[in-house]
Amino acid sequence: MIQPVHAAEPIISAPTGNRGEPDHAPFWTRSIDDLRATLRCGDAGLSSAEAADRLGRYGLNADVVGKSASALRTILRRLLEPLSLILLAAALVSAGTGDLVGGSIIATILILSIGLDTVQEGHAIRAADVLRKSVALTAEVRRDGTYAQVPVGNVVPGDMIRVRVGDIVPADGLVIESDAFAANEAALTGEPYPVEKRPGPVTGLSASQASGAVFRGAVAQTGEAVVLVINTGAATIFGAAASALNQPTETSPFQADLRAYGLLVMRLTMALVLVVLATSVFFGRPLLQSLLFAVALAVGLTPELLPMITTVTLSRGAIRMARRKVIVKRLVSIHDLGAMTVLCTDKTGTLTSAHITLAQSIACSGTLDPRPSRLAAIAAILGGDRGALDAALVEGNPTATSGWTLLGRHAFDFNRRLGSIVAGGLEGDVLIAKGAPDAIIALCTASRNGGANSVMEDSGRAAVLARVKELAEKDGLRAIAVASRAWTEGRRDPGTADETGLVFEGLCAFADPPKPTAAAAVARLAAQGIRLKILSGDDPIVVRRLSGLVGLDARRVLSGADIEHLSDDALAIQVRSVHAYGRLAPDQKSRLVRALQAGGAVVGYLGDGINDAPALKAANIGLSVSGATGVAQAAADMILLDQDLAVVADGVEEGRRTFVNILKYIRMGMSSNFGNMLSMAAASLFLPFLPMLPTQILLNNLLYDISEIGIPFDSVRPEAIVRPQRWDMHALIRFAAVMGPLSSVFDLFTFGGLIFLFHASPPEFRTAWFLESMATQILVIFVIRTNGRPWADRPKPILVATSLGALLVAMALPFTPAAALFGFQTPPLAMTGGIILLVLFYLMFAESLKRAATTKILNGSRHRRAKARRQKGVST
Ligand SMILES: Nc1ncnc2c1ncn2[C@@H]1O[C@H](COP(=O)(O)OP(=O)(O)OP(=O)(O)O)[C@@H](O)[C@H]1O
Ligand SMILES: [Mg+2]
Repeated sequence: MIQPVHAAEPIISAPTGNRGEPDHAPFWTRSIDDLRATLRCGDAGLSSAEAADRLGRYGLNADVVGKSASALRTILRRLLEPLSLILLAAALVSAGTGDLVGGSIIATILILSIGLDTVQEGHAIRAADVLRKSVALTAEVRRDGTYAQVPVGNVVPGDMIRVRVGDIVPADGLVIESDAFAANEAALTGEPYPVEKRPGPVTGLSASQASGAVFRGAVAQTGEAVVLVINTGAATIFGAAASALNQPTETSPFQADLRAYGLLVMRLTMALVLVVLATSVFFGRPLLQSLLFAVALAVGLTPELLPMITTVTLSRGAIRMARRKVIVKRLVSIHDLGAMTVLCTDKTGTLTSAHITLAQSIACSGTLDPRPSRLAAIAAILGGDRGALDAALVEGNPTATSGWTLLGRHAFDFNRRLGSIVAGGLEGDVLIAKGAPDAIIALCTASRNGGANSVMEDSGRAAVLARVKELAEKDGLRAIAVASRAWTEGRRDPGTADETGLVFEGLCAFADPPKPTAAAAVARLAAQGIRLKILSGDDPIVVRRLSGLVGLDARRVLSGADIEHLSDDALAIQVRSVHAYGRLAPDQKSRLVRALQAGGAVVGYLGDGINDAPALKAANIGLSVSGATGVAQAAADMILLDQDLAVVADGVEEGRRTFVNILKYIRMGMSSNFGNMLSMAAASLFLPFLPMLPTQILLNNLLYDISEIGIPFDSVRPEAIVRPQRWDMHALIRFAAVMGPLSSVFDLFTFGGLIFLFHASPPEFRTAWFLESMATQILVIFVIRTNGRPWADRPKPILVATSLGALLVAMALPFTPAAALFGFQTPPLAMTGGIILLVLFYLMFAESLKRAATTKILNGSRHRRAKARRQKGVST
């Protein structure tokens, strides 16, 4: 048994461990046998029982997450947020000055907002977390003698793992076997090029010299390796910090927008409070009372439920999206999905069914001949390629490799668009290369004609490419080319320099028909206001044909070579009107994404390959599929359980729905609530008495908060989600500029009526205004929540319950014995009647004005801003 080691302590020392143990050299300087002995593991990997035991001892192979914060700690953390601190201070000031009722109301608000956050968020986030875990990456681990897929978190020291192209290395370990294996450690060392890794001890102490070791978070770029796991989790060298396994943590535009909104409100609040205070001092009013009044106003203006509303809405969105087979890894990306205006997608598996079949094997002469596909299958099987084309080759030639053995290989990569192997067999030692026809043909100097070879001229090359074109256009088949040459070099491992002087063998043509559902899904996305673009590595001719079949405008198809010499500005113009791209290298995919973003688009990218990872990172919303390569899944914000565009369309609807509900809360805050507080401040300047007591303002605010708790659960009209939803601060302010004053106008009517008509005493005045303000603030949700007619668009019962419940309490209070506690005085019947009338008029006006205010939000402002941008010639 190994001595129990604390999980955070490297099991085998690395120099970064800094634990001052001179006898412990970094693991990569030690021999395999030595490490095997230390870790007590044999050639066959660990047994399941032993692995489970080690998992208990060393902990999960994951980043150190602060122990799942205890409820108490969560509450404490929330209490220390600025918003809570303001409330806390206000409560203390109130209580300290003898206003116990006010103090306890503030305390209740505080408890409510923190309690709601903790309970609701905790619940929703946990549910969303469970979903996220369901798409956790797996590693290929040897347990009980055979390789099996095991969640990355369960990898333990002593495990033997296999790492292949596109995988993210799950732990630090020593390379035992390697096959053209190169890892990209850019995320860890900053070294941008893949580094070759092969077994053998090294003397260098620095990790960058460790050619015999792989590190957690690196990406397998080519080939394959078997690795003995030495350290896991926090004990790995680069630990949590630089791991590509990490969730992306940058703030999304949406979060930035929310923050900007918070800041705006805070500034307004500060200004208002200062003005009220200054005027009070100027008029020589009692300072303490003025201070409390100002504090109450500040509390009233604070959108204290915003964090709860957004998290709960987003988490609920994530849960609903899971029902539609979209797993959300990063919650805020839900909003970005709703805002998406352009979706870029890879071709295979999304628009076409992932199951590709070998249709034809064609010799150089143009006749059908099994040889090219047999050679390609040998290269695929011995080369260990795992692509969809390879699977089709193997399926068509199951026994191709009999009599052949692998000598070496130069793995496929998406920049060369070809790969080769050296194999020994019936024809002696041969190099076999397969790849994109244009890439292969450029390397061929001869072609096979029956048994003999003839020289390949440019005309011969053109003929081959013409055949590829014909296959694509006439039969809808995509082709790869196969070439070979005798291998006379004494070495075993071929490199790029060896891939020359090849003999062209022929073409393999594959059927990759569009999915039956693709055209409908493309049409649905278009109806949702989302432009679709195909970004493929495949032949532009194939891309064009497919685009036509799924109903995408493909009059122009640009290739990687076309966009290569375009400047960024020129490209940004091209991407507006060109929707299909072929022969793109991985970096060109991400360049196109950035060009679209430069034109103001919110870009989603859907892809599954290692060649899609840069674009997935660059996009605003990265979408991948379950079963995609590790890097693609790690770079994505969401994982689709079904690789189908229809699932994306579903997700988009959910994203928009989520945003609409958040917008409801914000619109409420910016119009009715804000209008009320504003008239309150104004009234305090002109009235000889306080228009409402601080306690009453706080009570008003508390009940208002309660009325809005149902918002995240509310339904959304289908019409509200037909267009991309984007945060538009200017439009929001314009909405507030219409709706806020409207509410203030009615407040003025209330003032006038109360003072000149009813000659109300101060307590009567406050009571009546409390009633008016509560009723208008709460009921207007039924107007604002929809752009349609309130009666035609029913709210969810839970929203009706919270809002009408809060309203009922507010209305009943002044008529109960508790009235005195809050300084209320039961208003006379006529006054109550007047208030009811005013409220009804207010709601009618709000209903008739909201369209003007909201249409601007949806159309006017964006067009105007877009126009302004065009005129200024700037791009955002
Ligand atoms: N396993 C392979 N063997 C040989 N050639 C390949 C292989 N995989 C890809 N290629 C060549 O490289 C090109 C680009 O690869 P691929 O089509 O998979 O890119 P992609 O951008 O992922 O395309 P798609 O949009 O179809 O998913 C292919 O068209 C083909 O010519
Ligand atoms: Mg692909």
